[in-house]
Amino acid sequence: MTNQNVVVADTNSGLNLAITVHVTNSSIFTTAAQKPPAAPGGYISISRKKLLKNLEINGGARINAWVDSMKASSPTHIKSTPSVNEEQSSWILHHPSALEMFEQIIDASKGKQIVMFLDYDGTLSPIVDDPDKAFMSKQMRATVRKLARFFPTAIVSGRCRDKVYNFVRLAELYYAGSHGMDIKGPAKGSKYKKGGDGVVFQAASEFLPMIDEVYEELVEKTKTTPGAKVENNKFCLSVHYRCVDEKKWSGLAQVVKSVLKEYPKLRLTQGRKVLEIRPTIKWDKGKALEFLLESLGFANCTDVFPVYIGDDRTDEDAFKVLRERGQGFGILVSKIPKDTSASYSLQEPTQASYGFLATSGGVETAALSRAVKGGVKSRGRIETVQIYPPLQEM
Ligand SMILES: O=P(O)(O)OC[C@H]1O[C@H](O[C@H]2O[C@H](CO)[C@@H](O)[C@H](O)[C@H]2O)[C@H](O)[C@@H](O)[C@@H]1O
Repeated sequence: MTNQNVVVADTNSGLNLAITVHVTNSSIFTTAAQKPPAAPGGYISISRKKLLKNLEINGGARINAWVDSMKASSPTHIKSTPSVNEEQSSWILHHPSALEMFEQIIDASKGKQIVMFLDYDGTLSPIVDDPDKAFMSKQMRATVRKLARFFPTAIVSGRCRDKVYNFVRLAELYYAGSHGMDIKGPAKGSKYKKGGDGVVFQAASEFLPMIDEVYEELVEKTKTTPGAKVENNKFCLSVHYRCVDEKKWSGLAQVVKSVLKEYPKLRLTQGRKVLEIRPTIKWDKGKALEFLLESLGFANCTDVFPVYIGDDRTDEDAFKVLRERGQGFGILVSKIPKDTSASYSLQEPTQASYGFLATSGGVETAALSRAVKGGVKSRGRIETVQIYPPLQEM
């Protein structure tokens, strides 16, 4: 197999699409990512004609690049072929299941303060068609509540903070909404709460009027695209195309692009069947993670062990920060191979729930054994580990 890297950059929108072209004797695959991939993953089989069309660097190809990038976030386009399966196995070797590696993970965190960072959509709740109905299960809420008893825990979401809070409804957590641009500490009931009213941080307040203006404009201009939905996430916007006929994706991308042309201070990123519009400021989920660690007093701490679980491209910024710090690790929730800086993987949100139970179960056992032995005082630092049996419903 030969590989060729091609980067299609859209300077107007800020969307950089790196395509790795993998040519085998029988087929061509491309890997689409926002930066050149470090490891194989996310293979999409496309026709030779279409591939060549995409590689033409002209105005038309820009929109094609957008649309292919939109398709890349859609698992329905992943074909199961022998080479794809081969790549999947290779990907799993690089990003083993967090459940299977549980003992090793717990070993690595021994004696360290675990801090949990959890993405919401696709991590705590399953992906559904209607973004307003992305409810988390009672069981998931119970496990997150339990987890937060042992570790400082933060929800880091692309959604508006109030909205994600209304889904999670746990006052003892930290919440970082709008991709980390809107952070608030626990309202009550957390021993990890810092200061009087807790931490409050908003990185992009001056963009509020602009975001509202663009929201109105996008709502108006996407009215003619059946299924399109614009969501106001306070400091950023989401244009959903999950329910839009694929033939209309290109038109929708054009509309978003034409609106954004007038707003050079806004940039476009992509999530799972969603175009996300946000300020060009250097702030993302990775920065939010660093900010929260600092707020919790772990800025220069060597015995902190942050764990970030997420499913989306925007979570990659946090995975990268963890890699750069050489602390803790990232877990990508995904059924398909994706380019990622996460160390481990989980297939779906229910597995994350099991992982949490196992983690807090391990700590609970440790706390109990310490109480019996009169050992170490601090909770949340794992000494002994007990893996809970798998949940019945899994
Ligand atoms: O950072 P996250 O918490 O993962 O938020 C990212 C986006 O999540 C939501 O959209 C996604 O979930 C929806 C409900 O399952 C689904 O319909 C949509 O296709 C997904 O992209 C949220 O609605 C967006 O505003 C967030 O940007």
